[in-house]
Amino acid sequence: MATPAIRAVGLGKRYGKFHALRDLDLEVAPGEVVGYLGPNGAGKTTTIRLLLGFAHPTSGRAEIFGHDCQRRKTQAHRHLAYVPGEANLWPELTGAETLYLLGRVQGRVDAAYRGELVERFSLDPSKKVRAYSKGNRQKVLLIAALMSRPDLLVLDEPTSGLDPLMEQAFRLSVAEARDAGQSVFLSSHILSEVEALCDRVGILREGRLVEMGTLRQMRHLAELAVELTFDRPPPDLARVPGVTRVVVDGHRALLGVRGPIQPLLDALSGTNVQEFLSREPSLEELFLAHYGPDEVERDEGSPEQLTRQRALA
Ligand SMILES: Nc1ncnc2c1ncn2[C@@H]1O[C@H](COP(=O)(O)OP(=O)(O)OP(=O)(O)O)[C@@H](O)[C@H]1O
Repeated sequence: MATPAIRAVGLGKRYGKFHALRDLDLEVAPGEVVGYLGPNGAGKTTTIRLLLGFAHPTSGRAEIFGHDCQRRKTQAHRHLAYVPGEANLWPELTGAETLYLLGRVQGRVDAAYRGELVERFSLDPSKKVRAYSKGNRQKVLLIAALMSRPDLLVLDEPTSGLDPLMEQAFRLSVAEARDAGQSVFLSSHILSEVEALCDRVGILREGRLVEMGTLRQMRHLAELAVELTFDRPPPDLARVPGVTRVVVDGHRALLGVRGPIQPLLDALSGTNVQEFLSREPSLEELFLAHYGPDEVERDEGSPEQLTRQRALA
């Protein structure tokens, strides 16, 4: 088996008595894009700081492409590029000078790709960093990381300052990295971004990884939304196994269904269903299944995944 891009075994970090991260087991394969989700304070940045060797674990260990993140930090760093959520750059340098300098630090630059990225992210490299907005500073760091074409991109909420157009540029760049066989570890608050980009998703809660898997594997955690339209007032479906809630609105019934849908289909046979709409839970709904709505930053861009199935009867 190929050496994992990231491997954490029982990784933990305590600050005094406070557990910022507990017992994390995690593997990211070469070429895999993994999303890392959690509300503020869940331990995402702590995990990334441990992976980068910027903090010492109080338990367990982590490796980047087989190199221990603490003892073989230099070797580990040869494989990765990191983008923090906050871009602290040299204010007196221009964007171009900054990219040059960061390229020297990384030790490798795909110059043609750098030019393409500068265009794609609409960055004016002649301006001084101090004149850049937060979003533009963030772009400089993203371009610097991407242009080095690392084996592993570690991105800590990298799109926090970007507008929707630049978010598209970012998604394209991550897809390109994946197609080139690079791994991506992406911590994010933006659920639609993670949903669109990631092969697997980890959900962190109070320092513990509470879910890890593909979205398909995680869909079972939240209920299916079903909307039925009848040619008369709906029958009573509240007692059908798996149905968690029913709201009736005229000839329509809105249902939540958990587990197999067959009992509902059985209950509907013989009724005159005009329309049957079902929607798989989005990542946002999965996330809400783990947290209260107050803990989740709203993500208006979350795509609706409606499947329309015409009259069953
Ligand atoms: N140096 C430190 N000393 C004490 N506590 C810390 C330290 N660094 C982080 N913590 C605590 O550890 C917890 C996890 O923090 P972390 O920054 O990893 O969260 P996060 O998931 O990245 O949150 P955010 O989305 O807000 O960036 C928080 O409660 C934080 O206050």
